[in-house]
Amino acid sequence: MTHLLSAQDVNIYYGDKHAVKNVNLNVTQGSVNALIGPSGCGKTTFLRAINRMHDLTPGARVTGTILLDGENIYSPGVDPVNMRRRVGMVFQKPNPFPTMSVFDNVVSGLKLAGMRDNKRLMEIAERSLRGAALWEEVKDRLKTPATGLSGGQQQRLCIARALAVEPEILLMDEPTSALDPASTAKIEDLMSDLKKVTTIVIVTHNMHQAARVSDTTSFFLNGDLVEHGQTAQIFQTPRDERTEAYVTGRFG
Ligand SMILES: Nc1ncnc2c1ncn2[C@@H]1O[C@H](COP(=O)(O)OP(=O)(O)OP(=O)(O)O)[C@@H](O)[C@H]1O
Repeated sequence: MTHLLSAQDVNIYYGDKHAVKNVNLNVTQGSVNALIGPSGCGKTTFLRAINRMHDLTPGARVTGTILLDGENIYSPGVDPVNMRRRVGMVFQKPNPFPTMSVFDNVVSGLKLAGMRDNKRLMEIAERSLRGAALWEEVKDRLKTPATGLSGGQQQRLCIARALAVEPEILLMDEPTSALDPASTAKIEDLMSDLKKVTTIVIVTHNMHQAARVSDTTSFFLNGDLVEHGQTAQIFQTPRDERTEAYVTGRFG
């Protein structure tokens, strides 16, 4: 089994606050992995360490090792900008570039990397929009502003934008929490197709969502990774009583 991502003894601090405590976690290539746990337990903090976003947070410090395809992304020799190209990110609120068209949003990363071949850009835009289950809805309005799309469409556009650069891993931080149930269902339906082309780590507050979309689940509490396992095992036969209390809705 190939571990695309391997976190080893990862600790994350904001000043004196120890937000993530000695986490060890392996993620298999082509899987969906849910991070669950009550508010403030460190899910987002851990997720953001996977693309070195804490480099940009004053006072934040990460120790330990995060191997992406065998390479420690925290090695001194690693350029964080190059490394982030391998890691896609989708945030809680859709954040398309507001001044750009639908098409330009999707290909923005490729253009930034210097790709100028319009035929190739169009092929990738179509493939990415199809991958994000948005193509049929926008194929006749590719040149219109992205801000004209609904919230759910904008979020799928952000997924398409992330897919366009073929990330090795896609990080999703509560990607459906700002969306209505129909848009949420569309994104959940997408997950099994997305994992054919990338590997997903998703933070979710919604335990039904975690149970529906993920292969493995990690339960965090107060910065500790309490339990990690196959999603069915975590929800049906949790080993730790704190996991059981959380997944049965006794707290959180
Ligand atoms: N920039 C920051 N500076 C200081 N403390 C922070 C910062 N960001 C997060 N924290 C603290 O770190 C802890 C973990 O926060 P984090 O956002 O990772 O939790 P979470 O599990 O994702 O929560 P939620 O589900 O509410 O998003 C919390 O106690 C939080 O207050």
